[in-house]
Amino acid sequence: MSAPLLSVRGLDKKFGGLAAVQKVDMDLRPGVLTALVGPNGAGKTTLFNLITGNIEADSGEVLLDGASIRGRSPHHIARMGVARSFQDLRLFGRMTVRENVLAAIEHTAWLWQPGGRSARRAREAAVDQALERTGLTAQAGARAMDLAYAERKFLSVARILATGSRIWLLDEPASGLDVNSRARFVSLVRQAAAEGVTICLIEHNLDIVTELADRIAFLDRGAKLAEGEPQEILRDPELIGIYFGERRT
Ligand SMILES: Nc1ncnc2c1ncn2[C@@H]1O[C@H](COP(=O)(O)OP(=O)(O)OP(=O)(O)O)[C@@H](O)[C@H]1O
Repeated sequence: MSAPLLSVRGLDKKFGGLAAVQKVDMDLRPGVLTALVGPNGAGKTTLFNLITGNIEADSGEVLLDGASIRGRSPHHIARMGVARSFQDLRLFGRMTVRENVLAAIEHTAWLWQPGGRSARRAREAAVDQALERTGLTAQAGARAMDLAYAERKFLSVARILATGSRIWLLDEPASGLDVNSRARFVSLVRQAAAEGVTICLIEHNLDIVTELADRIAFLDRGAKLAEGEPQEILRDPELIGIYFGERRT
């Protein structure tokens, strides 16, 4: 098995008295697609927030290529190749589709950007490619707020694609997609994984998990209860019971 690209070790986060993430260990290995599965409130998004520096852990470590990134800013971690999407997408509604993608790869908010014309051309090419792969080329000039729901979801993926990041953390990227969009999404993610992107996906739809995931990490009430191959995890009656709300005491 190849060495992990990103590891979390003993991560803990409390909100007041609530243990949102408890002593979680997880490894993301190159090219492996891991699904984070668990009931509502299990701590999945909080785990992403801890990895990406959006919130600070109470204790534990996040290692990228074996070196600690705990305490770094979200911006810094993104620059190190860890890209993420949010459930609420966080698009710039009044900007065009193209501008939204470009903004994801411009390192400053200035009109002037480092690298001169050749860097500008490379960014434009990355935007074109991301729009094409997400099926948004024809909408490049539309405002993000005018897009259909599925198109907005694909735009959030285009923003990640264009960055060329080697790790993608996707928070419910397929929720609410119609059947056709879902199939397009699955093939887009598969292609990225085949190209070597390391993906961790929070997903409630177990069909999508089965189609995409190489591994499943199962969280409940902040703790990782199990991790393994999808067929192993999804056949475990206790885990499935927890997932569908048959609470243990
Ligand atoms: N900023 C916060 N302040 C207080 N409590 C929070 C905060 N963020 C999350 N929580 C709580 O921490 C727990 C874990 O939340 P989290 O959003 O990580 O779960 P989740 O597994 O992503 O859930 P879902 O599947 O519903 O998105 C929940 O009980 C949630 O209410």
